[in-house]
Amino acid sequence: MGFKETRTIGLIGLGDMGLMYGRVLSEAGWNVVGCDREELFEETKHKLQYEKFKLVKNGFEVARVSDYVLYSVEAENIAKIVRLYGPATKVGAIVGGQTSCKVPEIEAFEEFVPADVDIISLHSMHGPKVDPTGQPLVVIPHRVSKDENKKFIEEVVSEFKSKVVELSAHEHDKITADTQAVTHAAFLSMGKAWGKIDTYPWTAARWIGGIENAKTNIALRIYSNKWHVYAGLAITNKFAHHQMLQYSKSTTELFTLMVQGQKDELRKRLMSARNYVFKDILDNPQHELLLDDDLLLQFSLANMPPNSENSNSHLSLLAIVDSWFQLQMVPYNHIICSTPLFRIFLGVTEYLFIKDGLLDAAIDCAIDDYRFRRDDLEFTLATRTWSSVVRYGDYKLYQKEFEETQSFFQPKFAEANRIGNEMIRTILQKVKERDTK
Ligand SMILES: NC(=O)C1=CN([C@@H]2O[C@H](COP(=O)(O)OP(=O)(O)OC[C@H]3O[C@@H](n4cnc5c(N)ncnc54)[C@H](OP(=O)(O)O)[C@@H]3O)[C@@H](O)[C@H]2O)C=CC1
Ligand SMILES: O=C(O)C(=O)Cc1ccc(O)cc1
Repeated sequence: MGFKETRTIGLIGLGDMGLMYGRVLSEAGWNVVGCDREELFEETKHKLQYEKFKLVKNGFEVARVSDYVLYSVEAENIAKIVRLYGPATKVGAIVGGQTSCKVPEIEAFEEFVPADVDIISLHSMHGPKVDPTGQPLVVIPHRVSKDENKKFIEEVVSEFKSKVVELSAHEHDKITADTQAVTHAAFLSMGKAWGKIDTYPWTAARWIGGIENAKTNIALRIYSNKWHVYAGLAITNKFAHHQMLQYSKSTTELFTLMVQGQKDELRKRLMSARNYVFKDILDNPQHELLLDDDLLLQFSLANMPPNSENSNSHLSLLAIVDSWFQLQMVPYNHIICSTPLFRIFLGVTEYLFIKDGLLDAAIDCAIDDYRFRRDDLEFTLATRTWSSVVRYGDYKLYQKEFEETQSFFQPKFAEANRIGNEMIRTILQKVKERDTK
């Protein structure tokens, strides 16, 4: 008999990700048990009554019977929860986590789980509503005493049809700081800036256009989610602090050049960044751009037509390329371990920096068009806010800042998510077609 017939998978935490795992694995025929918070047992039982996996009261009951225990809980609480249930892990079993930052998660396992238990962590690089097929799924085989244990997890993971990437916890955290954390910082800052100027971007003519749609849809997607996912991912990842600080620094320095009217200096700085980050594309004129304005134009929340004359300083996109340059990081090297949001962010940025005339139009706009000054000022302040909150590790302040902006956008989430999902589906399909060419 194989692993499927003889082994049990245990899930601690049945929120968005735990539930997605529970569904996929139980549908595939695995024996799955899971729990959420014990105090909410009756409520959870009612909510999950039609699921194929077995619900038990708490992590002790999961740990006692499971051959692989996967913790899908808030990153902030991982150590506390592993400390509670970890010692109950079955002799010779395997533990892993789904939190977005791996060094602290692995440290918790090393500290609180018995030495006869192996540690193999996972990270699906996408949200719970994205089809896992073809998306990166990171496997971290940190402590493996038997080959058989690794084979068991490989079989479990194969059910998601994702692209498996094996990394160490350290490599994972470095890459996700470079990709996810800074991507979130950019969109969180856009949303905060729009909230502060009290304007929904799709109601103002200056923000109507394809690139603007991508910015708006992704920012709203992030704000419609749970704050703790973004807080945990950035605060627990020490590399992310540095990245977010650089993003804020780049934003501030570029904005300063804009308000001081130093066009030549601004252009020189951006061209150096462009030549470094997009070197391979610039050397290969055949390169097919992932995104273009026409594709993105269809995903609009606005009721008004786009204005072909429209430009924007695109400070958020200029600053990301400047950050990559300052940190000497080539984002394409991280594609193997990237999320859909990062790839879209990179696609939009690539479009702005490579498509003829667009970067120059953004620079002209940054220097001469005062309509964006207030937006850009608020954006600069917002990047500073997020980088400080993350650096000082203040979860409460993170939550307050996040929820303030979240409530501003609340009335638009249903529609924005519908359009955002469609946009992401279309773009992912396009990527698949390009990759199979
Ligand atoms: N959402 C996403 O897009 C992704 C998230 N992740 C990571 O996965 C992890 C889970 O995220 P997600 O599922 O979105 O978050 P959720 O908040 O939806 O799920 C976490 C669940 O764990 C429960 N929980 C908390 N304490 C315990 C406990 N002691 N015993 C059992 N259950 C407990 C929570 O209950 P309560 O709400 O009452 O606290 C909640 O239901 C996070 O670390 C996140 O960073 C990884 C990839 C993608
Ligand atoms: O794609 C993104 O960046 C998301 O926002 C979804 C997400 C959130 C947390 C993760 O650990 C992985 C994916």
